[in-house]
Amino acid sequence: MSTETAAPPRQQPTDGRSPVISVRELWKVFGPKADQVPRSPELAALSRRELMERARCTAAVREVSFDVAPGEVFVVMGLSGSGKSTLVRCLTRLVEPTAGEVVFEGEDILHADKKRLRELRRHKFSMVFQHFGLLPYRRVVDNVSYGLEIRGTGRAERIRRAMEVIELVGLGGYENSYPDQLSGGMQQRVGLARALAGDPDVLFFDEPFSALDPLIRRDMQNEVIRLHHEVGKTMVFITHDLSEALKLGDRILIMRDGRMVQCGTGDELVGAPADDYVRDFVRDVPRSHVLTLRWIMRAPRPDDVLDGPELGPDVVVRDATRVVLAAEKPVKVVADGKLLGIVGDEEILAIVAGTEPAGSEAGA
Ligand SMILES: Nc1ncnc2c1ncn2[C@@H]1O[C@H](COP(=O)(O)OP(=O)(O)OP(=O)(O)O)[C@@H](O)[C@H]1O
Repeated sequence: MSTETAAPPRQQPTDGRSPVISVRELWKVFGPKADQVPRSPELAALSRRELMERARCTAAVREVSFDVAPGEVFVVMGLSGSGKSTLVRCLTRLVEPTAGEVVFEGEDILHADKKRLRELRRHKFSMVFQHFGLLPYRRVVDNVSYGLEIRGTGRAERIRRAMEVIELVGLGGYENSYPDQLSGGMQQRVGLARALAGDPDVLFFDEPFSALDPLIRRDMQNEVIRLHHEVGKTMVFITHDLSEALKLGDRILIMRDGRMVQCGTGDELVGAPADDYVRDFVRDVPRSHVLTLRWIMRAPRPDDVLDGPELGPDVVVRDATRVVLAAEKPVKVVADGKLLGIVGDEEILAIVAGTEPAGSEAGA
């Protein structure tokens, strides 16, 4: 089976639950004739350069639609200038969208008035930025409790809550330090604690770890994964780093020139890239680390012996390798008691050794 053919259907990301954020045909155009662009099929069809020449406008976000499921880590990825920050800022109206719809927990937030927006930003959303934005003359505990102070939470309660999240992000003992006494990674932990303190429904991360050196960056990525397991918050995470996106994201939206090129799980992007742009992005990803058995299984042949070990379709190839190679018989890929396909040494080795059939990507 070619690994670039569609894998068997899986459940929808929202799984029947209402999305936390629902975005429909969202546009953000900068420039004097911004409003006209989404309404005019002619202007809307122009390339970035033509649009600048003809209308002095930049369409930073063009007709983007997606849903974010409760508890999902949703990553927005793309090269510099592709529109990631603008898109994510539109979700909280830090940037005012030009056209389209943003529904947050069932509420159309593009029609929210200033008071309601303030409430949403104080109680429902939190942001973590690349430059931590800490207040230099406040101790860690006062930085972390700042949002609660703005909300009017009493001192004793906000200190209690701040101490709780300071412990949660591993900064216990540093509550009385000032930001400049901490390393970059620790300052970003303060940023994380501050974002968590108000118990928001959604955390937005705008390239939070780009300024950190690689080892600290890896620690912080693991920290986000750990926190996500512990607190289960919905997270929207911007990055231009594919390995970060694959590590953190339940789903990844890839942007190019303001448009959504593809939105899917890591294995969908690697197994079935929508176009050459995505294919280029994922070219160097070790496929055995990302693809799951559903991508490499084949239909049983009449001569296959079907009493080998069983594995689920979402087991990553790398994790299945030992079992498949050690088994005398093909491994059955089974979900809900149903045989979906089988995987033998041949399928595993094709991915691990990079000798997949023509039409698939270069191997791991
Ligand atoms: N306030 C603004 N006025 C005019 N153009 C803007 C404005 N903000 C962003 N743009 C343009 O919109 C496009 C998308 O920018 P955006 O910052 O959203 O991209 P990005 O993918 O987040 O890039 P980066 O990774 O470099 O931050 C760019 O061409 C940018 O120049």
